[in-house]
Amino acid sequence: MILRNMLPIRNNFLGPRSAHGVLQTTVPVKVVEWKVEPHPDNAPSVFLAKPPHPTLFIQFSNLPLLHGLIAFTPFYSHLDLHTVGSINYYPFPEILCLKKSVGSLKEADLKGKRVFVRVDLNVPLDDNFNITDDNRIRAAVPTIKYLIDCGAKVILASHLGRPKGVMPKFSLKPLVPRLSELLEVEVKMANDCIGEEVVKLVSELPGGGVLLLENVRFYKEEEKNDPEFAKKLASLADLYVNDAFGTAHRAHASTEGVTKYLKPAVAGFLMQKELDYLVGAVSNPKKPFAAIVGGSKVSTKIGVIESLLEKVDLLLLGGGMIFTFYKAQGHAVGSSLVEEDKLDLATLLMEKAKAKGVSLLLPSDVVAADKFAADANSKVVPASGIPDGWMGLDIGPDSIKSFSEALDTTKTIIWNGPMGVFEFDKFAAGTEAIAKKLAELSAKGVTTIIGGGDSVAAVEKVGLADKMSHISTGGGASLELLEGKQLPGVLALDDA
Ligand SMILES: Nc1ncnc2c1ncn2[C@@H]1O[C@H](COP(=O)(O)OP(=O)(O)O)[C@@H](O)[C@H]1O
Ligand SMILES: O=C(OP(=O)(O)O)[C@H](O)COP(=O)(O)O
Repeated sequence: MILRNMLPIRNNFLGPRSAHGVLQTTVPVKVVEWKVEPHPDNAPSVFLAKPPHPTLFIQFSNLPLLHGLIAFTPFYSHLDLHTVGSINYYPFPEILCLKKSVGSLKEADLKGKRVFVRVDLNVPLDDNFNITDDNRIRAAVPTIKYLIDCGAKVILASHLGRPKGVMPKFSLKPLVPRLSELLEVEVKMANDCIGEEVVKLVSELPGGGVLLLENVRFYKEEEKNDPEFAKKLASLADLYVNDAFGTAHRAHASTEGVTKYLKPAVAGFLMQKELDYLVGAVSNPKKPFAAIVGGSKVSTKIGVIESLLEKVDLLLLGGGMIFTFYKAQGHAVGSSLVEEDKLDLATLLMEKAKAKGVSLLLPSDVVAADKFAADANSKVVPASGIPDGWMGLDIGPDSIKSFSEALDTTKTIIWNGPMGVFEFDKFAAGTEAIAKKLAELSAKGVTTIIGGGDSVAAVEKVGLADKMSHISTGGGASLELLEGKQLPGVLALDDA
């Protein structure tokens, strides 16, 4: 029996932005035949399919109306027709998932080969260098284990934090014991990520051995995507795997530059898993669709808000993000975190939200502190009037209530960035309340996606991670995907 499903393509798959489009299935399928007829009133279409690739790829050209049928069959034999989900349209010019996967490399391709694996081991550490959330390390394990089992020599590269030059507190050394434990092999550590000593350590690596390089961001050339630095990294290995989804939105030497000098350059299993889930969930979300944005990376995330306003029905802002908005409205923000050069942008975003009919909710009250410390004195104050010398470190009880009520109306929620400095118990209530709310809504069938190192750590801390629909290892990366942006770390990989 041929497992086959006929999908009628209707007009409404295309939406208003149909100049170019891509159809993507929520699970891998193989196209067995396709027939698409342009509406007679419209310009001819261009369509391209790439069977037997898991993703159906049809490009539309200037074609707002389309009628036709696509026949497809599950790509993996263990999937039955029942698991073939809906087909989504999303207006990305290119498909992110059409990339070669590490799974396509077999033992014969990998045995004895030096594989440069970019992972995102940017995990939170406490003052004593204990890992406070190992989610990103655990997420990196399947790809590394696969390479070990295939007899490859595994060279792991990552960044940690945002060091300025060599700063011991950003060393990756404290991660070695946990990594070794999870991989069940003794992971060797290099003191550098390039240079003679590293070359020697790589040459001593046996098949199935693992070497962790020191923080690639100890070199400013990493973030500058310096070609000479990328060449030096690439010279350590024979092939490249990028499994660092959390850093895929950065065009850095170890995520993008190296792909010019190392072939094949393929996606790891985590990268694949994240893209498979997120592209499907955020490209065609169940509505109403809400985004919650907080945290401290204000300058990175404030830019994302503009694009989010095109996609979401509701936008909740918390964390360090909000004070730039309050200051822009002329309110007193005390010594709270503010990005002075983003004040105009904040004003523009509030106007844009209004014009688009998107509910942009800012907290009405905050928990203010007299210093940035766990033992600070604290009090709840209106968000629009923070006394001099005080700083807002969490959202207040009224805000928790109004945010919770607003979220009750939604069907899809993406959350990036904690509501407050949750690392200090006194300022963790807002983040914890939102985590609990999302867990409650997940149980009622709402799709809940949590992205970002610290956001995931916060959800893990309250023991609710397994209640969410998807825990993503990338905050900024998942937001950029949601914006419809291409991720440079993915784009640079070999096409399947
Ligand atoms: N009001 C605030 N002022 C300063 N820092 C904050 C505030 N609220 C949250 N933070 C901090 O933001 C950090 C996380 O931000 P970010 O890196 O943007 O999130 P993620 O890692 O989830 O993407 C946390 O360490 C938290 O303490
Ligand atoms: O923690 C990360 O991003 P995230 O906080 O947006 O999830 C990634 O490791 C990327 O780090 P970067 O934002 O310093 O480039």
